[in-house]
Parts: sequence; structure tokens; C-alpha cells
Amino acid sequence: MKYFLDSAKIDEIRYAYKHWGIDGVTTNPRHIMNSGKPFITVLKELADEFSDVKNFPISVEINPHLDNYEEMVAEGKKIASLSDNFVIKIPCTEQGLIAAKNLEEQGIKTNVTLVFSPSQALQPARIGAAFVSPFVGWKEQSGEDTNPYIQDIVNIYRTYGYDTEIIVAALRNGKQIVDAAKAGADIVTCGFDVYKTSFYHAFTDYGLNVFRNAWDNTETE
Ligand SMILES: O=C[C@H](O)COP(=O)(O)O
Repeated sequence: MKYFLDSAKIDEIRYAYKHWGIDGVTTNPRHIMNSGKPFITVLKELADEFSDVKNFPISVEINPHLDNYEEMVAEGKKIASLSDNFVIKIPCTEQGLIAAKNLEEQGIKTNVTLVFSPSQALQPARIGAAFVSPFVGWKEQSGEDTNPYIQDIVNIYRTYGYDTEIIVAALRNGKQIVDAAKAGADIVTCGFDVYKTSFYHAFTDYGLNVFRNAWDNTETE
């Protein structure tokens, strides 16, 4: 399963690429806002940082105020022209799906986002979107069990042999990463701290102390 970093902060993206070998990046307007930098500055930083890296998808979301497909396509083309790695993130609305179909027909990769049900996940696959992003964290926060929903999407995609890659998004902890892996998702996207926490277990620290203690009480020669 591939790991994407959900962030627009260049320092943590650089670190996660170099040290963790992340496979791609996803951004959204909230991440861009949290970077504290203007939209176009973030895009240029990301384009420059990975200019020599092939097949490193970086999802960039279009202006969320756009609500007709022609404007969405125009904006998507503008963003895509900045880097071969850019994937255009488009909301799963009827107009968004038309825009995604148009962009894919023009050879521009799309990531259909804000997906919350298997029925929403079907059309992005039918029109050949490169990626679909079903959200988990937001649904779990509202008290829903998200395992069947992700598993259903994976099963449907496998049944029909759809090529669209499933990015399980908005994950908040290691258990949700494991649930996505158990369901057979292609990719997860998480924030920097979620990955860091997922690498940790209290028993590892406990065990390290046991071994350090043993080491300190053993003659080296
Ligand atoms: O854009 C997709 C993100 O995974 C949404 O997650 P977020 O709630 O962490 O911004």
C-alpha cells in the first residue's frame, strides 16, 4: 500500500520524501492555508522540489467556489501546466465529475475528492479518474463505522477491474491506516503526525529500556 503525505508544508514533505519514502502528496485548501503561504507560492515550491522526480503524484485542489465544469476545467489546466506531477483534485459533484471526465480526456490526471459513499465512488472510476479519495476521518467523527464503506468501494472496483486508485483520506490514527490496508486500498494519505504516531508503540520504548539496561550491565570485551 502506498503512503501519500497530506500536507502543503514543504519542510515536512521534503522530510517525509527523503526519510520515509512517501509515494506522493495530497493537498487541499485547508492545508494550503495552514502552510501560511499564498496558493501560487506553495504550488511553485512543490513543482520545483519534485521537478526531477517522475511519477510522484501531487494532488492540488481547484478553487472550491467554482461550480461549473468549464471553469473547473480551465482552472485544472492552468494548475496542471505548472508540473507534470500535479494531479487535479476536484470535488465529487455532478459538475466536478464532468470536469474530471474532460480533464482525463485531455490527458490530465484527476483525483475526485470529498467522496463519502460507494455510489459517489462509482462514477469517478467509470470516467477513468486516476484517483478517488473517500474520506474516513470526517465520517468517523460523526459516529459512523467506515470499514464497510471502504471495503465496499474496494470490492466494487475489483469486481469491475477499474483502474482508478483508491486513496483512503482524512485518516487520524494508525488503526485507520491498518483498516484501509485490510480493506485492500491502494493508497492512504495522512498528516505528518499521524504517520509518526503510527511508527510508535509504547512496548518498543519499554523494550529499548530493557535492552539498554542489559547492554549497560554487560562487559563489551
Ligand atoms: O483532502 C483530503 C484530506 O485527507 C482531508 O483531510 P483533512 O481533514 O485532514 O484536511
